[in-house]
Amino acid sequence: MKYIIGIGGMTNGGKTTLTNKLVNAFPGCCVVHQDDFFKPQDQIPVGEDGFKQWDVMTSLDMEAMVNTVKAWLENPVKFARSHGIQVSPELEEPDSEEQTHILIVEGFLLYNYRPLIELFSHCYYIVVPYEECKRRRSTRKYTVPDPPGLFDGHVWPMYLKYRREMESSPVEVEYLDGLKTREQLFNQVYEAIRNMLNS
Ligand SMILES: Nc1ncnc2c1ncn2[C@@H]1O[C@H](COP(=O)(O)OP(=O)(O)O)[C@@H](O)[C@H]1O
Ligand SMILES: NC(=O)c1ccc[n+]([C@@H]2O[C@H](COP(=O)(O)O)[C@@H](O)[C@H]2O)c1
Repeated sequence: MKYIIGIGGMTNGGKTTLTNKLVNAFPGCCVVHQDDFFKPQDQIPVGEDGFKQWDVMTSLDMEAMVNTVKAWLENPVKFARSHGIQVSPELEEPDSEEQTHILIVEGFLLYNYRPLIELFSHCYYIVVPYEECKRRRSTRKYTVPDPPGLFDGHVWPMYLKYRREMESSPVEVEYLDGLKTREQLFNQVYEAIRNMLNS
């Protein structure tokens, strides 16, 4: 069986932190980070809000991202090997179709792109309150540093827009409280995935 778990949610909710812990906990588990699919800076236009539009769907090459997820679905063992992930001998067996394979897909805009949504076995969405999100974001170093005012002028309004859009679509997400400790979040999701694998 193949399982694709989405770890979505707002910027600085703790997606990458949780994802790294989960990847370490499930041997052979693969990961796709949405951040790897940002288009080059010169292809990101400036919007009416006066900021480069990093937080909109078109800033990402979603087609390439979906193709990467489909490459994993096609052959998880080959995908793992080509990404330097150690594969246990049982997973290499010719009948590895009967084995359990897990892919974690992590990112801030996972649930607004239909071709990706339909691939998920389970969708998580981490949230923290505005003040905490802004505080964490202010200490974060991105490859392109945030210009002054970006959070309130672009990041937060786009977060609200896409969250509303997601909530009025048929996608079913399970919310995670990003104010919980790293360990609490890990334990909660780890146990839930274990239960899913055993059901
Ligand atoms: N559960 C948590 N409690 C407090 N701080 C956290 C927690 N998870 C992550 N962080 C911190 O918040 C910041 C953003 O975390 P990160 O995992 O990179 O978020 P995201 O991938 O959602 O943008 C980092 O400084 C990280 O150490
Ligand atoms: N990785 C990059 O190239 C890049 C560039 C500019 C902004 N960002 C920011 O990354 C954020 C999404 O990533 P996180 O969910 O990890 O915070 C977006 O809010 C976006 O503003 C990323």
